[in-house]
Amino acid sequence: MKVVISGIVDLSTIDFPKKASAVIFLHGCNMKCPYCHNLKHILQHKKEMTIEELFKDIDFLFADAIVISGGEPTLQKDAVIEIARYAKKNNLPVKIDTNGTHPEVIEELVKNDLVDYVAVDVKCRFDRYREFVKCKESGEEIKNKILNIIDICKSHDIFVECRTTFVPRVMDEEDIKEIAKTVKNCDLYAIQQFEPKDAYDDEFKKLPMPKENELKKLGKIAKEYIKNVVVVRTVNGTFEI
Ligand SMILES: C[S@@+](CC[C@H](N)C(=O)[O-])C[C@H]1O[C@@H](n2cnc3c(N)ncnc32)[C@H](O)[C@@H]1O
Ligand code: SF4
Repeated sequence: MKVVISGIVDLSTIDFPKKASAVIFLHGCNMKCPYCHNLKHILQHKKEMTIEELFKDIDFLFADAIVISGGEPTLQKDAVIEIARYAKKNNLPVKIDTNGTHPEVIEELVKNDLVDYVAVDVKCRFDRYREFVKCKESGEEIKNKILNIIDICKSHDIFVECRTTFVPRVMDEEDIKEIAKTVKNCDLYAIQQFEPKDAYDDEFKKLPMPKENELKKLGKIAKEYIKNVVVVRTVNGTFEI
């Protein structure tokens, strides 16, 4: 079994909450989020290897968990499942980051006990989705896929986070309200601070980073709808609302 990757980070303290993790960035994506700080790198770097070679390449001196990210990892279904299986055999907890377009991959991971933490991005209000991230699905289809992922995780007691990277001037509190109403049953909803420096679309590099207070205000709006925890993630840390 081969996997196509764009990179590995041996140690991250921010990608898997409360764990030191190694992050694997799988190559390729089916969206073009204009704010994405990974996409340019992902599209430019491509390395094919076996799962054994991949794990040999990771330095596990400090990490005790795995994050499968990208790019969009669910585009490489068999490879994702094999990575998760390999990690689990080695007693490493597994988190997957996804844009929500492939609930069947999440279902396979969840049903086979191969994942501990699922993080699903909800990019913007649903009527703007296709135009904003250039995906093939309609906003309604994306919404149903995300709801499906939440249901699958909840019914198997797997932690499911939904999250939105908030881009000022492009999004507003109506986006957050609609998203929060939709994903109200997730275990945690995170509003993430947009970092403009490496945005895929050059126009987005000119946008400001949202202020911590602005994000906390949005967090309070989200909290009116979300049943569980709401956090705001900034360069200064994570704040529970
Ligand atoms: C690069 S994506 C990869 C996983 C998956 N494709 C997705 O969209 O969730 C991982 C996380 O990085 C976030 N992200 C991307 N660009 C960002 C930026 N410029 N500033 C802050 N977070 C960003 C995404 O919103 C997502 O939560
Ligand atoms: S944020 Fe995720 S879905 Fe969007 S372009 Fe980047 S890797 Fe793809």
